[in-house]
Amino acid sequence: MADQFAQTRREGRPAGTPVIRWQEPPEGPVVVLLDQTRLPAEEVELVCTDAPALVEAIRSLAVRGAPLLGIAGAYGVALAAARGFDVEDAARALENARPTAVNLSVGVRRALAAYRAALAATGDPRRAAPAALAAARQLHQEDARASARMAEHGLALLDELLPGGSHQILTHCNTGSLVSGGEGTAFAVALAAHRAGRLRRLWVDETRPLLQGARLTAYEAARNGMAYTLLTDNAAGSLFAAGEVDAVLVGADRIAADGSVANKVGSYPLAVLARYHHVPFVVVAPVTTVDPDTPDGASVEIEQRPGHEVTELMAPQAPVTVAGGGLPVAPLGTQAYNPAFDVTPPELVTAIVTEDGVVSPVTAAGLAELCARSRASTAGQRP
Ligand SMILES: CSC[C@@H](O)[C@@H](O)C(=O)COP(=O)(O)O
Repeated sequence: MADQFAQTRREGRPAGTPVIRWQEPPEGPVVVLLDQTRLPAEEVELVCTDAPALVEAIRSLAVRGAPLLGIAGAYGVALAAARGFDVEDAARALENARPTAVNLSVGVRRALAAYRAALAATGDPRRAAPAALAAARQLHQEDARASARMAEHGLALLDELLPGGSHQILTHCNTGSLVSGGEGTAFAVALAAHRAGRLRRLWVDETRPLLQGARLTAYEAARNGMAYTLLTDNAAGSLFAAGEVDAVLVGADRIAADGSVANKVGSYPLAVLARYHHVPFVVVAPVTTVDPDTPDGASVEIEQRPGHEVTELMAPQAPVTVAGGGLPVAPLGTQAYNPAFDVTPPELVTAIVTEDGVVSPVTAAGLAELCARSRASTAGQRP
């Protein structure tokens, strides 16, 4: 399926270019996205001309991270509509591209609902297509605003939890501007702390096996002039033991109604370490990541990724090519356990920071109240 999308190479992508955008060249509308699988080595953009191309980009993690998956899903529906494809089919395929991040289905459903409503009103698919695009654009803008608000609330919370001075913050996976219309979720809070002179060091977990921390968070930290240090995931324990971690900040792919947090695999062990060492473990996510229809952590579907992501090192120029095209680091035929996410129970989460406020302690009632408040404040703001 990979050959269904054209790739455009761009040297020195200018700062500020959105990681995902809609373009309308004479050949027809396209969704252009930064290929995150190639970072930090090169900045290559993918030009998607149909929804299957976006589905493939989502599966391959060219586009990834919960908020961005929602935005990509919405643009995918808009693309199918604008190009006259079967919008319902496209929406189904996009929604099922990855199972864990609830934002993907939120984004797809927002654009689809707008399209359906316009179709019902006009009876004409061509005239309904702009409604899907408007919904995608609105979601994109809302995410940028949410990101700024999360950074504000998160920084205020850090001030409460860690009064005075500057601090060492540990983060996992990638949660910055690469996953957002704005500056991200957990990373946006760390960035706000950096700008306020409150960040002594960002500890960046490499995030095995696909190295979102090493490849992407380190890239973002360097670009923002932050003091950061990369560590292997299994070095985190000794770092806590040495008293070198003041707080942990992570994002989320789905927050169940009881406050259980599904996030990049390796988050749960950090929460256990944080509790043992009396360090706050803070989750930063937009309200759209809270899924009232998922009652608890056990109900979250955890994506299982192919074993070759563990048995091989990802290296595009690797001399030995095997199943995944990487450098083998295990005997051929080795079975691998490769869940993309794990679940942290609410009792290990110090606080959940959203654009509409902070829930702490994390309880089902507290989350439900925040979601209700959030719904009330956005009611009437959307077309
Ligand atoms: C704001 S991003 C929050 C999560 O989506 C992020 O921490 C994460 O786990 C991303 O996983 P990925 O598999 O790279 O899509």
